[in-house]
Amino acid sequence: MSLRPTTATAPGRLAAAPPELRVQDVTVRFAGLTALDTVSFTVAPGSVHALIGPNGAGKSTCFNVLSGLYRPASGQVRLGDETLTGLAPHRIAALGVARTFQNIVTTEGTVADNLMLGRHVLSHAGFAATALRLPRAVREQRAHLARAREIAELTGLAARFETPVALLSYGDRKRVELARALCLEPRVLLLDEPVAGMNGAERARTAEVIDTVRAELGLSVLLVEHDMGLVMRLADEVTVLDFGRCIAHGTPDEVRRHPEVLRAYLGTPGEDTPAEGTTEQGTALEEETDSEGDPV
Ligand SMILES: Nc1ncnc2c1ncn2[C@@H]1O[C@H](COP(=O)(O)OP(=O)(O)OP(=O)(O)O)[C@@H](O)[C@H]1O
Repeated sequence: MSLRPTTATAPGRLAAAPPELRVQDVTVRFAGLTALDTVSFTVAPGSVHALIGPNGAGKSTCFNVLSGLYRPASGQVRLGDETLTGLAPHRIAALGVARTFQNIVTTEGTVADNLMLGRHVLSHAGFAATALRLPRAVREQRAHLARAREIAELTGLAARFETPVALLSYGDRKRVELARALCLEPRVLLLDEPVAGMNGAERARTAEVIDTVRAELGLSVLLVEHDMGLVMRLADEVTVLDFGRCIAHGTPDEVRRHPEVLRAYLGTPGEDTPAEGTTEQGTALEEETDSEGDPV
């Protein structure tokens, strides 16, 4: 069964291949600090692209530009033929770019309530029609609820659909955020540290869910994550930022061996650094493993 949205299950957006997301020479300054310095990269349609870098490298700033919270001093963000720079966050969301945040921002209520919040952007029935329970509005609400349930299944939350979010485990609450973002039927999903604070089992489960979501829904994913195990497992391509500059692009294997990347993470020149990116004290570029030694 295809879980891609149809007009029946996802009023408001037709299934289509996601367009390319292009970040072109984006610069952001805060007072005297250049948080992003002519940053460019492209998220290929349907790919998982990771944006990594040490603390303060500019990853969240980049997400804030992409989702419309920050306006860059110069440069452009384009989604296919559309220019996103300068648009308000809700316009960017309506064009198909949804995001999650580092910190959980679920509201009170059940999983279903939270997911239905994500469907509001796609609602056509007005407030009055919904309040008066006009047949058209009721039909639309039913279709949205059915789609929210499908997305709960896809994200491993089906058994918790009617459960108050406050009663969920930390890992499940983080996945409610992901599911709510998916309820916007995005073409590009921006995930800001989706496994931060999770234990090994929760991280492995979330990695599986991201993999499934990408495959089933055919969307592009831009991932900011410090967990290199997750990045190495999921990403097709990686862009590395350091002090607001792009220092490397490539496959996960290419960037983990890149001398500039090793220097940024380890603070040592590439030549002196062991080829696998390891030191006696370990590195942020090592993959984390579960109790059986498998990458999570
Ligand atoms: N609103 C702001 N005002 C001033 N400086 C800011 C603001 N937001 C971020 N910065 C600065 O911009 C730089 C990039 O920060 P950013 O949060 O984007 O980095 P990051 O790579 O996401 O870091 P982390 O991995 O710690 O989340 C940092 O030096 C940060 O202190």
